[in-house]
Amino acid sequence: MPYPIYYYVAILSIAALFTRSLYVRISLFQRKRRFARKHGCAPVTRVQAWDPLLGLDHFVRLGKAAAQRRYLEYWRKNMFGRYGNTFEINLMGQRLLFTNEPRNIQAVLVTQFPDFDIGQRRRDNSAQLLGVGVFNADGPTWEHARATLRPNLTRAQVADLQLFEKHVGVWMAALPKDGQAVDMQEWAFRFTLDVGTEFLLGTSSGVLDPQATALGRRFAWAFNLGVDGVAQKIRLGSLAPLYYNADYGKACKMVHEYVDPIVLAAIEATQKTGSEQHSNVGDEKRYTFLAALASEGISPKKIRDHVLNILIAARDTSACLMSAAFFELARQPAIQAKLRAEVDRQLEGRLPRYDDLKDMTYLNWFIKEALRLYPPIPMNIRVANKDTILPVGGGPDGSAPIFVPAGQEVVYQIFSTHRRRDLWGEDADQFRPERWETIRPHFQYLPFNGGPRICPGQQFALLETSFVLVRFLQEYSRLEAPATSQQPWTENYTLTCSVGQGSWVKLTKRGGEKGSEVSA
Ligand code: HEM
Repeated sequence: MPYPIYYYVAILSIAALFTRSLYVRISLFQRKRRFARKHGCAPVTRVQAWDPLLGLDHFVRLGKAAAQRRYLEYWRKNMFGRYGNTFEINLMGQRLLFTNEPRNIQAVLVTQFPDFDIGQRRRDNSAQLLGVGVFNADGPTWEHARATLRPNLTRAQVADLQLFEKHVGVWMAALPKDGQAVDMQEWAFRFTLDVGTEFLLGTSSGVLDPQATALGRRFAWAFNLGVDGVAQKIRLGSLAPLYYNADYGKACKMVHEYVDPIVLAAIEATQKTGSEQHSNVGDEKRYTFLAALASEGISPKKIRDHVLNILIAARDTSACLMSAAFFELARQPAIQAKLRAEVDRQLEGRLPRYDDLKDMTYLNWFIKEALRLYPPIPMNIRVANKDTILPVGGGPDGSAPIFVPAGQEVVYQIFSTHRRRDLWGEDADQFRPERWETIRPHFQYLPFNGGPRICPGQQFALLETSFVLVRFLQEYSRLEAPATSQQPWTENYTLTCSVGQGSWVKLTKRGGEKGSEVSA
């Protein structure tokens, strides 16, 4: 033998390993093909690129659209408009399945819920800020977190209108008195942080107040930066290690340092007073989420994770809805007049109660319409945890089922579902609350998601936004968009989507004077 024996053994072993790996791959491929055939699947449209390896051309065009604050519009018009309602695209080497098809979204969220996960992309890229909780976990961990939170978001807890009134008062009092236009979006973000922290922690960050403490301001800065970092890392996906912001780690730490002492104090207070779901807010005893968790014997770290997982889900989304509502309110005097008339008729000058807010039909249509055209979470992603199918999107006319292999990421984009003419009519792009008089949409309207992971804060968000709008309509006779900010809507899309140019509004106090003194 010209070579030593171990040489032949090594060659044979490598050949055996290679053959085995090839065999496994071929059988897997055949098994997947049989599965797809059994379910009548047909191929989905694949978006072509001049760079088939990374799809760089699409990545660059999307980057340009994002820089012009037209990312969502680009997907809607240039991608869904061109390639149909379901297609596959390669973005920087990541093969993503995009859909805006209600039947597919229903399958992902409801009928085939067990086949899909939130996945590693969200979990890993948010863990530094949020730990593990309802927003980023899957499987039993998610089920447990959701079960823990369920009793704490019931009507009794969310209908605390006094909490909203207290912060609306601070908001109005803090607005400039000289009649200059203000960006209500920026104020809405402060408002929802103050309300969110008070609801969850029993202590408000207090950033609506111009005299906010340095601690409150630092927390707001750190939380905003943390959320932005999470959003960017999630969007980068497998390229997330490339994300760099020198302040990100510091911001996460600051958020924890703000929440931890409050959590520890709540646990201590609970140990002293026994099982107590309320804490002192000013002179009153009021339900707080934190006190409720502390009374359940959960560890401080887990409580912090629960609180932050809810705060991230609750705060920006609600602010986005409010800012979209103010954006439209200020540009649509006729709609504003109708709303004000309804508010005055229903309340005759008194503060709104829970039932009033539920009973105001036009207000409810208005909010639904804002959520349709400007959904705070305009697109979302799930990962198949096993080989599965989606009901439509395959074949030349897109009507056949499609095969979704395990590990496939499915991006569902409700922004474009909510604006599809075939689903909403020729005026789908128009803001028209009256359309809600007759329509009862199903899976073509999903601002709060659907299925087992439906937003548990929906009632809270609707009440909070209704309350804010009613109070501003009561206190101000006119909300108008200044002439300098009449350009069409653009987006500010991070984890959530707000108004790109801000919601600039000139407020006229009832009684004629400009500015914003709150009446007693
Ligand atoms: C207009 C305001 C809001 C909108 C549009 C909204 C929308 C959504 C959507 C679309 C999801 C699903 C996310 C996903 O599965 O990937 C979600 C989840 C969630 N939302 Fe909301 N939300 C809003 C306000 C709130 C509020 C005020 C709270 C709490 C008080 C809240 C708590 C949550 C939680 C805890 C989850 C995670 C649920 C789970 O995965 O089981 N949300 N929300």
